[in-house]
Amino acid sequence: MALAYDPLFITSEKSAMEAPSPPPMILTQDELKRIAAFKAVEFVESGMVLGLGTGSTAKHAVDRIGELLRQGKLENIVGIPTSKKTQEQALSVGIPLSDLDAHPVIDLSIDGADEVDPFLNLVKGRGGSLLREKMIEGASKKFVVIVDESKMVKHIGGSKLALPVEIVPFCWKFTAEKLRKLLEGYGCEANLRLGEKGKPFVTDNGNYIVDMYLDKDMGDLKVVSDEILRLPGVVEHGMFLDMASTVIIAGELGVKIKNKQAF
Ligand SMILES: O=C(CO)[C@H](O)[C@H](O)COP(=O)(O)O
Repeated sequence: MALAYDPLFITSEKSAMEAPSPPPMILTQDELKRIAAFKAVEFVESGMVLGLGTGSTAKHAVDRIGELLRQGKLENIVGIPTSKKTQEQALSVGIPLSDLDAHPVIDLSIDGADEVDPFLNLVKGRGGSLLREKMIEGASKKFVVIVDESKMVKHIGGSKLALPVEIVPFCWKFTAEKLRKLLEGYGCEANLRLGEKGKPFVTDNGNYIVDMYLDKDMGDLKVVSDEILRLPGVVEHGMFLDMASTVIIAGELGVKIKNKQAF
């Protein structure tokens, strides 16, 4: 749907120009996601190797990159998709693809997130693609995160929404119980994620996901991250600490851009 609202409008620039206020307009969450995605694609330059994220926000960025390629406004882009779903979408919009073996250093990755804290730490993986996302985004010189304002939180992981952990299917109950015990001090429940017909959800890497529901913030995230990763059976978790270079946040009042600083 066409937006009457300028998707590339930044709040602070607006006041400097003293532009007349647009009439109040309620944007849907999907429109806000699209606004953030379009803004992020402004960082893309011809010749770049791009990490292509997964999810309903990243999908808008992939569509936009495909559109700019078709219009000849971008050239020589190579995309590295973070999931099979994004791979299919990117091919369908004409983005040439490759992988991390061929391109171990990526110029720019653009992806959504489930939660973002004031230090730009993220929770990702409620869409199930956290492992490939972490590999690809961790290999990126710049990682731009795109969210609508509902994703901004004070503390990641303590919001009663899930912190996803990818585990091997072998004796998954054993690993899920170890995770629950490890995090029980934070009011933790550990639930195996289910997919179609009540069967376990299987990631692109053939693994399962345990969703950890916490009701307290985890304090030192680095310590908890290391403890989770040390458990045998755990492949990766959805905390992306100190990885985002920039977060683009679309809200009713415009777009905010937060850059990583030395905190
Ligand atoms: O981490 C992810 C997938 O693994 C997504 O980026 C995250 O879940 C946000 O999704 P959406 O843009 O649909 O809100």
